[in-house]
Amino acid sequence: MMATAPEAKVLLYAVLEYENKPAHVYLTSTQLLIENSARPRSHDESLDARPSSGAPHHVIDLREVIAVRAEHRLRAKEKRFRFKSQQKPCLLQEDRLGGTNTFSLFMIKRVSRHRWRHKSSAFVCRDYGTCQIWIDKIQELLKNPEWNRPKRLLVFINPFGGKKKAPKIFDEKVRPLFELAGIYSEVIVTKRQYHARDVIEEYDLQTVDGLICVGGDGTFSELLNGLLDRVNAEAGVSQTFRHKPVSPSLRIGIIPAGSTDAIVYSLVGINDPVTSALQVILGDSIGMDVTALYKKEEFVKYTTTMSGYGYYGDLLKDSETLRWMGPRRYTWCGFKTFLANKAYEGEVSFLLASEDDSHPRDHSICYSGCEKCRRASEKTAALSPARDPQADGDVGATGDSAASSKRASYLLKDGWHRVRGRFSAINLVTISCRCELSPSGMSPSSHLGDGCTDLILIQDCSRLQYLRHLTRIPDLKADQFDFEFIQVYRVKEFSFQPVVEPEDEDEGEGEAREGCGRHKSGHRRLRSASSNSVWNCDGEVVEHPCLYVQVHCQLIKLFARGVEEPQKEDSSLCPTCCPSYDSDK
Ligand SMILES: Nc1ncnc2c1ncn2[C@@H]1O[C@H](COP(=O)(O)OP(=O)(O)OP(=O)(O)O)[C@@H](O)[C@H]1O
Repeated sequence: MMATAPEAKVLLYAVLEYENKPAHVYLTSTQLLIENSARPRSHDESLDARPSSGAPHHVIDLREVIAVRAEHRLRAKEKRFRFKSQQKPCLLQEDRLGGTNTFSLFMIKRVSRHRWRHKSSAFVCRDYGTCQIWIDKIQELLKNPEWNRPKRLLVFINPFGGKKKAPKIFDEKVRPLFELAGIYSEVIVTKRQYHARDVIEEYDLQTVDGLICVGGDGTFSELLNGLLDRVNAEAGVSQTFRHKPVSPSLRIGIIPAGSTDAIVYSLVGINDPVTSALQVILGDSIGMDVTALYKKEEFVKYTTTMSGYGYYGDLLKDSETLRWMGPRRYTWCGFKTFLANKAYEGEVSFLLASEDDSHPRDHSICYSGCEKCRRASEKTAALSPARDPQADGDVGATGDSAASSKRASYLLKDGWHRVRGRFSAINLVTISCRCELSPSGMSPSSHLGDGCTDLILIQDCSRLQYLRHLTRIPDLKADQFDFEFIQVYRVKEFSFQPVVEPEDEDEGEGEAREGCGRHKSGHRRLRSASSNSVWNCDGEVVEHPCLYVQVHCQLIKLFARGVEEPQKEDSSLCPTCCPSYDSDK
């Protein structure tokens, strides 16, 4: 990257050989600044040295450096200073004790949209001593506590998910990078469902800086639930109806190796294991919303992606019996569910997000450093844990598009909206849920950490109508919600009650939940399982149709940067001044 001289204090200065040319190299606490010059100033390596203002510089941002290492592999003959100096430079070679006068910096490079790789740049010093000073100083700076880079990680590998390649992905693509960055990883290959969850329950979590999931969304969900259950238990928070879960200090990283990888796509923009591993190494951190699900008043689990009733519930239930088909089972079951064209009757209740929380059709995209998510996090932090958002009057306002759906809903005294009807699908989408088949996601304007979930109501419609909606989902330019039979809302809480309830419902249920979107509805209690669908909650079937959902703003922190804006990515690609720029993937 080209830049002018930094204002920051120069910690080290030397004339080093960089890309076969002598260069003035300056180290500050956050940057390495390289000023190419055929005329070296001196070799006094004075700390008063300053980069000359106005001269072109190549800047390496230490925040994007993953490691610094003494370079032993370069052959001595190829490396010598090419300029004359007052002090005669020694030949560049390893000394008898294995010391070397060359160090390499390993840093990220952006090779294509959202995809990162790493590259190295070698610096040749006058002697071994200078080289060691530079390595030690850079290593010290990379430990900057503000960057919060992990040193020890507990890694869970699911050998069963996706194309069953998780162990290979970790060993070949991720482990070498972690080793390069000096990260120690304890690896557990899961032997069964809930293995990861059970380990997290018992493990001494004080000894690690984070958890890593090498798998798909289902494996991540296990880690998330295991971690939240553990921290809640330790904090004495019982998971009662509408409890306030504790936010864990440990971060979770996801190395994608699943079938859908919707979380990684929404976090990074691509499901690339190397990119995700590099973001873990750099200590990138982002807060993500978590929704707590309850059937009746009983806590079920925490989710982060999507809960779908009707179309997506039926699709998942069917696909569970066809796991042997691999990821293709979703396409096949999607087709079968589409042909069945079922609709389910029920009542949806929801608490709308406040006006400044935006709307699912506002075309805003959640990019890295998202302003909406930052504001939401500040707002959540400002609310005392004892206060209830409903009591704070944080309810009831409707966005423009929501207003058009007013026909279908009516505001009740307690601030909840209700919509009754027959639905082909009811989807709650908490993050954009991008994936390979749907690059802009199930709800393209959804945010990772705004404390809201997008409610998509698809009324009973014909196959042709539903097909028109489905075919717009993968289309980056089309508005998939622009249909008469679809309403979308940005909500903070939600509940669903089928008109035909399963026989085992409690008699007093409506009364008990009044005030949280529930009311004494006098629902029929019939034995008719097929009258109801199931919920697909983060890819897991929840058989009970009565669901209550509450969103918790940025409850979990992940090792990720967020999707980088295209302009930002382009500006960091520097083919003219950075010779180590590499356009390959
Ligand atoms: N050794 C194992 N044998 C069987 N199941 C396992 C094993 N280890 C983990 N699991 C379970 O496998 C389930 C599916 O894993 P995962 O989500 O990683 O893959 P996927 O379903 O193919 O991907 P995605 O969720 O992204 O579509 C998880 O719920 C996890 O609990």
